[in-house]
Amino acid sequence: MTGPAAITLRGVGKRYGKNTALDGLDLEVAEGEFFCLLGPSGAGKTTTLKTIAGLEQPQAGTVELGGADMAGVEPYDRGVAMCFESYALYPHRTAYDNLASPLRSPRHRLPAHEARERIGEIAELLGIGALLDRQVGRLSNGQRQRVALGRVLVRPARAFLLDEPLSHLDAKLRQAMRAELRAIGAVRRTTTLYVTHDSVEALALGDRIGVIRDGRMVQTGTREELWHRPCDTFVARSFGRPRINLLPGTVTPEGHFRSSDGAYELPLAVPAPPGTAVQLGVRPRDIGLGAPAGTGGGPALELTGAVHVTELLGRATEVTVRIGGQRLSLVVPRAEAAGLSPDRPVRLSVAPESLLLFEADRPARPGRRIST
Ligand SMILES: Nc1ncnc2c1ncn2[C@@H]1O[C@H](COP(=O)(O)OP(=O)(O)OP(=O)(O)O)[C@@H](O)[C@H]1O
Repeated sequence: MTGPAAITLRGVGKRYGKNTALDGLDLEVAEGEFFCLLGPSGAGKTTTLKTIAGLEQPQAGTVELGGADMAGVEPYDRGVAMCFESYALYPHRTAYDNLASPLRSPRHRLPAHEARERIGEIAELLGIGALLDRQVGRLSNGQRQRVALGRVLVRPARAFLLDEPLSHLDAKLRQAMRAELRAIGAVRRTTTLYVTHDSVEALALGDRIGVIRDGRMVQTGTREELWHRPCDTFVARSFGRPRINLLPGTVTPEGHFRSSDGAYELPLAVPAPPGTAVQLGVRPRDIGLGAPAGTGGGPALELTGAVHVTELLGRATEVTVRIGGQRLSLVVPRAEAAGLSPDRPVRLSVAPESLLLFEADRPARPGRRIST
């Protein structure tokens, strides 16, 4: 039998004056899980962490830690460790002192040699082992951010709440740190709720990911679930660069997909009544250039269009193709795109199983997925 979830939020509502930060948020993080909360700026990510930590009181709903209701429980007694984006460090003390300070509190006091060992492991993995004798005020922003993160991770906690802890690092270091972070023993053993607006980071780190928008949880799942079965176009657009193509169209009397400008029709079985406004979702890397390559699945669908522009993306090339009045983006190996110039006619192929169908977007509601 499994025990209670480490973190459970049910219907949590939090308003600041007229501003709604959380609007009936539900969230469940299992014991030991590394859960990434992904959402755009203002979605309510930081408010979620603060509410769990007890730094904000929700006006509605419940917060449970390990199955116990946290209403009225002081932050200090909740046993969670939170890393803020604005890190409060002691600038005149050394990095080591800053890392050691949480271990001096009566609750977390450790014998000196154990404290040294714990700090050593974490500092090494965060790449700040050589900076321990330096004054924090003299470190770069990125180095300081890693000290702040280390300070959270050194003390034993029932859960770590991390708010964009790698945001001040340059791209290369951020990528390296992602791999290291999950290797830290304390992180492996401790439930971690990690906030980010970077979908690449969420995909790389999360055992599961929750996508939050306007203070509500839109979808939670593994990276595969969110990638292959996004519940709506908002989630579909949240993952993958270049973004998923969403081609507007309608359902024909035969139940097929016809582009909104009538330029092409695809013989798909669209699970919606004729005349319904829909969107066809296809990721740029799922589209091939030229005739179908004859891969396992069903027969590939073909489209013809004209090259609009090409753009180099390292070893691959993004090709934007015009089909009637629509634009479609695909990513192909650089060699395949050599010699493609604007206006050149091209054939495209796509495997039907990689297509997603959504309802049309409405002003305040992204279209829901209708394909299974
Ligand atoms: N103390 C506050 N007073 C007033 N409004 C607030 C306060 N804190 C947050 N908000 C508002 O609540 C909403 C959610 O904010 P929150 O900081 O949780 O979002 P976020 O997803 O963490 O965004 P970001 O990535 O920009 O930090 C925003 O509209 C924000 O302006």
